Amino acid sequence: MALIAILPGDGIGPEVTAEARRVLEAIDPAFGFETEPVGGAAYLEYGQPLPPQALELAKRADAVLFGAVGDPQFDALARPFRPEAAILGLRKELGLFANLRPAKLFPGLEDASALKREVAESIDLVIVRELTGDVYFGEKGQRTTADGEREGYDLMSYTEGEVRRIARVGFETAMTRGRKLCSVDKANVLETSQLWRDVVIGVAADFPEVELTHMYVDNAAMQLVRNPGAFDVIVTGNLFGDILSDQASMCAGSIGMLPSAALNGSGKGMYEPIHGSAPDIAGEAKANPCAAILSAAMLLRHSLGRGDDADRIEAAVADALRDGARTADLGGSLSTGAMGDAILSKLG
Ligand SMILES: NC(=O)c1ccc[n+]([C@@H]2O[C@H](COP(=O)([O-])OP(=O)(O)OC[C@H]3O[C@@H](n4cnc5c(N)ncnc54)[C@H](O)[C@@H]3O)[C@@H](O)[C@H]2O)c1
Ligand SMILES: CC(C)[C@H](C(=O)O)[C@@H](O)C(=O)O
Ligand SMILES: [Mg+2]
Repeated sequence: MALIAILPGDGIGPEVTAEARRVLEAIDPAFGFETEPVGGAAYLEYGQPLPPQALELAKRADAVLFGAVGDPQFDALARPFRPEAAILGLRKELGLFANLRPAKLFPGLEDASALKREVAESIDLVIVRELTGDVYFGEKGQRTTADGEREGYDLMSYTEGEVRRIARVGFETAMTRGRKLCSVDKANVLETSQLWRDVVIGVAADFPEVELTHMYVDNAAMQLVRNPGAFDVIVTGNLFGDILSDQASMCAGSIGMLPSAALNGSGKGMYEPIHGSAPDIAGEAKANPCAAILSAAMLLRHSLGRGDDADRIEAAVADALRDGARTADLGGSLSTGAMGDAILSKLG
């Protein structure tokens, strides 16, 4: 039976992954689970954010459910010891280059969106974010210039191979949906983006049924709130995808609603809400567990070949929301656990 690694992390990570685990247990009591600390929790226990046993578990498991990492108390540590090094290390070590971040508005959440109802209703898109390259993983550091000023630097780069493989995921994702792909870059300024655009155009030849467009990232940020319904699939680099997905979440009602799948093409995947550890509400049972629960649905669909069960979970979330179940971020007062209960009661 499938082994699911649970890496709860920090802050609200353990709170929301607990609800996702309850849902997975309800789907199939035979699932096996193993848990390891990562992030700040692992730093406190083992002196490092991604201890070898956590990485080993992630490699051994059939799929990984990740919570969130990070806390201000660790922000002064050297970068390899910061909690965020856990998630970046897992993505790199597992080769999880393709990050799917679907954003859609569940019926009933129109008033939770930051957008007008008729604009919010239209959002149903997937951001395909490259996850193991870009400025995130380039040479970085701080140095002193000749005239004695401190200078920080992070090298942005993409190889054509890196762009080609994420572009293919973008086109393939578009083929399963509305067959429209918008590649988002900053080719008017960045050479990295010019190469990105050239390579995406080359890959398009293999997908003649997909309508390809290009958009600069600043315009994309504007169009996402002007008319999100115009997008079907967005393919973009690591940094732009990070920013645009948080923005898309507020069009869809809350950052607590958006799940994600990080994939490497082998079936192995790591599944996590797009949100962080939310230190401002951690420990108060206020976190919305929907993003984690919907991430568990993506886990079933993409790593365990159980698309029907994924559909059941997504339908249960939709039913609970339709009935008015709401955590505070959605304008309600349910606790994290009560929201989990509401979803579980709809699983049937
Ligand atoms: N995947 C990850 O592990 C991940 C992602 C993003 C940020 N982080 C880390 O998390 C820490 C906090 O970062 P931040 O404050 O910029 O982003 P955040 O996503 O943690 O929180 C932003 C805001 O959204 C709210 N929020 C987030 N998730 C929520 C949920 N499920 N339900 C209700 N409200 C929710 C928070 O309360 C906060 O007001 C930092 O250390 C950051 O590096 C981790
Ligand atoms: C925690 C951080 C490293 C991470 C990222 O920037 O990728 C997060 O913001 C995310 O969206 O998964
Ligand atoms: Mg982010």
